[in-house]
Amino acid sequence: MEMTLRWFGEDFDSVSLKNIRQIPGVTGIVSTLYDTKPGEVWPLERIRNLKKTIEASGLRLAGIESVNIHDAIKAGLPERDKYIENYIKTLENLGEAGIDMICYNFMPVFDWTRSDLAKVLPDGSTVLSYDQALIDKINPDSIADQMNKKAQGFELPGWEPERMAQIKELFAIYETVTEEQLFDNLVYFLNKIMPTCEKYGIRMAIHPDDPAWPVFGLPRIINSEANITKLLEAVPNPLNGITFCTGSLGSNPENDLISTIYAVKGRIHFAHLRNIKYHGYQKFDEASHLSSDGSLDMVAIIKALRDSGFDSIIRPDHGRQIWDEISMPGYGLYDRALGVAYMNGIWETLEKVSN
Ligand SMILES: O=C(O)[C@@H](O)[C@@H](O)[C@H](O)[C@H](O)CO
Ligand SMILES: [Fe+2]
Repeated sequence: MEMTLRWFGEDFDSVSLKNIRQIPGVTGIVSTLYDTKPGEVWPLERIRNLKKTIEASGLRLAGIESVNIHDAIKAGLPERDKYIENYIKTLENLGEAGIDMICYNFMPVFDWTRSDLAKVLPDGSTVLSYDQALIDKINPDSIADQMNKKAQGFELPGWEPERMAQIKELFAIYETVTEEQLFDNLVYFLNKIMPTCEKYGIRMAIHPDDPAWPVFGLPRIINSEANITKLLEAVPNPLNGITFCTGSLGSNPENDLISTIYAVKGRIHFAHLRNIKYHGYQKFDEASHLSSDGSLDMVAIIKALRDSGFDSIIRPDHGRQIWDEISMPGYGLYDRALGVAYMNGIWETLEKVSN
């Protein structure tokens, strides 16, 4: 297991690599070229520079989160082959730079969605939260504005303003796309990129839909154990794997996280661990990582990962905002560092008691 932290790059993140290096047990960074747009080819030189910057701080670039997928690929538009070609070029450049794990998602239009980016808890900390009843009141055209307004001046991952400016057009291209077609488009994409992944040993780790149900009527396909195993079987190459995100998959209490860990054994290339607290149907807050603060049993989850032979990259997922820190919502230093310490403690304990 390698403990990592997500970092958005010097120009975008409030947290420094120096600070990250001081968290006990963190050796890796998952990062991205944050200013690239879906569909663009990532220049090799820029990837190498990112790697150099991270290595200069004594950490390693353990993987990329995310190389985002152009909507033409997701919607299966005629121009998708051009964008798949570009994606392959990016993979080649990442492979040349020695990167072997890539997180991505296949959610139409929106990446993760929340109804509140700073819900105040009784202890004064703030968390990201989701309430379907509130989302239902929002016009999809204005959700991006609302999210970005509450982002404390940071650009939110997956909510690029330029892309969101075209929200109506984006919705229009998915009007006729069914879940079956979206799934076929994903399989088509994966089959095209697998030879390049083979060449460089790149593990693709699809991130579950967040939340794990359709939002604004858009199709969603990576939201349950059945759908995830269906994908892994459709493209059986072991390099086709998943990001096991407890907060996303676990947003639906019907998803049995422990069962899924065993069902996809060997195919979890990246783990996002965070706790969430259910407040009712399709309503939850992101809690601190501690089991007793939320609804998920973090010890059971980490034990299942260990027992099923998981040996890849972990990161704490979104944290609360505490101690007056100003950061991109969910991505402050303090609460994620607490999450790391807690998860490392669980991992060490499991290791020692099992010997
Ligand atoms: O972990 C999450 O829920 C988010 O941070 C996503 O933005 C995630 O990084 C992407 O969906 C992965 O492509
Ligand atoms: Fe995640």
